[in-house]
Amino acid sequence: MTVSNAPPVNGSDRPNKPATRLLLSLLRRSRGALALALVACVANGVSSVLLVATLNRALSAPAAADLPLALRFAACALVALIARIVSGVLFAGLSQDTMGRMREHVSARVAAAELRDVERVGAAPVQSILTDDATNVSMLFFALPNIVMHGSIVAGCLAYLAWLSWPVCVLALSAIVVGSLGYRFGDIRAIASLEAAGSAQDRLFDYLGSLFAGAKELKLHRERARQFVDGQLGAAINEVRDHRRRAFVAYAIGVGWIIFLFYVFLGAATFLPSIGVHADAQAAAGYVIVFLFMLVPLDGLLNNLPTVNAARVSLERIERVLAEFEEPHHAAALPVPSSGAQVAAFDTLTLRGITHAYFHERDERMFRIGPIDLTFKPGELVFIVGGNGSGKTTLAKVLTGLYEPEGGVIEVDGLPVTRDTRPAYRERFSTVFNDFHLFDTLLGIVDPDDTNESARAAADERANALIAKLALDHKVSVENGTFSTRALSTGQRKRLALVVAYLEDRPFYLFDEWAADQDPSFKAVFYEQLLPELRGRGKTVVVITHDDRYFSLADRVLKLDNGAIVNETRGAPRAVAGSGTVRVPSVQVDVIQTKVDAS
Ligand SMILES: Nc1ncnc2c1ncn2[C@@H]1O[C@H](COP(=O)(O)OP(=O)(O)OP(=O)(O)O)[C@@H](O)[C@H]1O
Repeated sequence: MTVSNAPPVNGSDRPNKPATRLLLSLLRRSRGALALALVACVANGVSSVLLVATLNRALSAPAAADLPLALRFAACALVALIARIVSGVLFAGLSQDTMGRMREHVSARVAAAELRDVERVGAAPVQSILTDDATNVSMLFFALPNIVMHGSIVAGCLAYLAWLSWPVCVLALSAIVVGSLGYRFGDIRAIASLEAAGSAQDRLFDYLGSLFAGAKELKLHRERARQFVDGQLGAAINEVRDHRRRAFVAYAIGVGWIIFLFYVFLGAATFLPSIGVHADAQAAAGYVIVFLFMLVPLDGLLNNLPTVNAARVSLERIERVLAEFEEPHHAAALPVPSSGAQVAAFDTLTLRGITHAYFHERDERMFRIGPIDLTFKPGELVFIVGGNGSGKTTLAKVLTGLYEPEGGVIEVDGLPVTRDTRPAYRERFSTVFNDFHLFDTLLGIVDPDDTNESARAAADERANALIAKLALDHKVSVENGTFSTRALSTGQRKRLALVVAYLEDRPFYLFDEWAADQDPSFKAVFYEQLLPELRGRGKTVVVITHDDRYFSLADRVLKLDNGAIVNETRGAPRAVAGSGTVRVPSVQVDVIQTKVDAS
């Protein structure tokens, strides 16, 4: 995360800890199941203690080992079995619910976030929390039954011990308290290591992304591949491994320390004259059995605490990543228009004194566009031209409402676009950006859940007609709103993106270097047929382009240099049947230095 294009969000504007609130609300909603699962855990613990007490009674007084005692033993075993299954099933459900809800929440938050936050944070930390951290939090529900169950067995054993001999119980408690202090020391180190592992994991996900995105570059250069796999990626893998190992070593030492103290206690109980076997051999044998029985649940209890701590660390990481995304404005929660709903047209769309800046942290430089003043009308074709890095795409993102302008205002028919109205404002645009994404289905145009067969068939028909028009029908078709394939060339996929934009049928079209990947003949179709056709349908069409041989077709050509409009060329009026006059460029535009880095 080296660049940012917005001031940090004021933390006080954000509600506290959304992931923790989500977890708590999930727990509240499932409180019946949770209570039952906890009761089942305690029942399991209690029945296990009764089991050992019954055994103890039967072994210490063989004469009393009659049928009632055997029945009691069988009943305890049955209760323990049922309780264990019930708690296991309920906690498994809660765990998977938590993971699913956590993932839904994070995904929804990212989908609703401002584009600038999405670009700034990047995919790696989000992928990391969606996978590893969400799993860690859900593991809480596997640890919880073990902790409650083993905890209740330990507590039951201590109570039984107290009943047998309270000095022995005090001794056992002292061992636990002293042991816990040592354990806590290791726990603090372990938590620090788990946090460090989390940060290292973000880097790991980043490199894992490069493993796929850079597959060609790695294949073509073995030394680069070696340095990447053994160096950067390998180092990130090792870093995560080392931090995790350190955490688990700290826990292993902590558990070992407590168990060791219990052996000390066992030695004391056995050999100290005042409380040990010398005092009362039969009683001592009783609490030695209880103690030995307690060791396994105590071990189980301690071994599950790291899972709780890992869940806590992960929950905090989820909170931190979520906090990077500004809380969606309440307007984002308004109902979205249904598939195919008509979007409000406009008469004038005006940018007044618009500015926007990126801050590059690494070299403390700013890139600014603006102040920009522009007006767009329906039925006009505007080209935006300029060298690489001159700010064309940034202007397009501000114009389409993807970036909130830092200065100035956008007005639609004289009404300013505000934070509340920006989501609706964005719905006026159909775009194909240079780094467009093509979904495999016609989302937003055909609802995959819509059962209306005829509406779906009509949408398929329209899509297939457009695909034929763009000369792609030998390669791809649409059935049930789904493309038959996306394994196409970049230029072909851009044509499919154009099909999607056509189907959206919105008042404002924006194409960012769409024609750059098209062959010369299709370039001509795009500039000479498709664009005039859109304009003829009353659409406002803005095209970012380097194709200077087609500049003469635009009504206006705006030249951008270093974030500012340095030249605007207007066309001369020309007659168009039935629609008054439009302009034909009459002035020779500047010679555009295409593909020259202006930054
Ligand atoms: N997401 C971003 N974060 C920070 N800075 C950015 C970001 N995107 C672009 N920039 C900066 O803004 C400047 C303008 O970029 P922009 O993509 O708007 O240029 P462009 O005119 O569309 O270039 P090209 O013709 O190469 O597509 C660049 O020089 C770059 O330094």
